[in-house]
Amino acid sequence: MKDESGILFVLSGPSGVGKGTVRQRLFEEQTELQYSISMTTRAMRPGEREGVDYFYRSNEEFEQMIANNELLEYAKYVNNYYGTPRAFVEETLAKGKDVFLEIEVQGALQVKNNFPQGVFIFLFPPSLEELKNRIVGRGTETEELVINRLKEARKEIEMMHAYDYVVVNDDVDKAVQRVKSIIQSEHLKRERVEKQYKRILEVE
Ligand SMILES: Nc1nc2c(ncn2[C@@H]2O[C@H](COP(=O)(O)OP(=O)(O)O)[C@@H](O)[C@H]2O)c(=O)[nH]1
Ligand SMILES: Nc1ncnc2c1ncn2[C@@H]1O[C@H](COP(=O)(O)OP(=O)(O)O)[C@@H](O)[C@H]1O
Repeated sequence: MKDESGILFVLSGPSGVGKGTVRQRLFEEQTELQYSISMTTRAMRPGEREGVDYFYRSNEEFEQMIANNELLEYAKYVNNYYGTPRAFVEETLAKGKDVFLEIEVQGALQVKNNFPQGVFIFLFPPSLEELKNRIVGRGTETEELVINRLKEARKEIEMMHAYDYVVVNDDVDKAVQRVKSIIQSEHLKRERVEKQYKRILEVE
């Protein structure tokens, strides 16, 4: 049987490792990937746009979507909800196009449970010291929050064994290249499997 559906790629990893940065750089280049825009209850930041960066919703609207099973996964992160709209992912994959999610670790594990055929990529910091520097450097957290984030990051790093690939984000360009190689090799793998099926069918 030929599998004509697209491939679901999930990029995840601890807070501050550079998920957003790597994803943005990846999508600056020409790519066949379809980025899944998330829902969130967090406030829109200056420069962000509805339906481009996120779909911004109230708590009530978000909880209604959870109740209606409209989200493929969701998580509460720093007191805000974040979630992936299910319909876009399912419809895009069914059209044979690849979908790319950039989400935190709790959500990625939910996707893995519901969608084990996805390709799970864990972005890894060069060191915990560098992770701390990036969280502090971003300047969005108080000192107490930085300590909490680092504690959380240690736990999240233990989850990397559930992933198919681990990519070190030492240099952004290199990390993007690594992610692109993974995408390419997953396509080649798919083609090889299809060829094998074809051969088996011809023999029969
Ligand atoms: N589970 C889940 N996490 C998401 C989703 N969208 C974004 N995130 C994650 O939520 C976290 C916070 O994102 P954001 O508020 O944009 O702040 P950032 O820390 O500047 O990236 C990041 O780790 C994102 O990867 C989603 O749909 N589901
Ligand atoms: N390879 C890298 N080298 C140095 N700094 C980086 C790298 N990748 C990301 N950063 C910086 O680290 C901080 C956290 O990155 P961000 O993309 O917001 O992380 P995440 O989305 O995983 O929380 C940002 O200030 C970003 O500019």
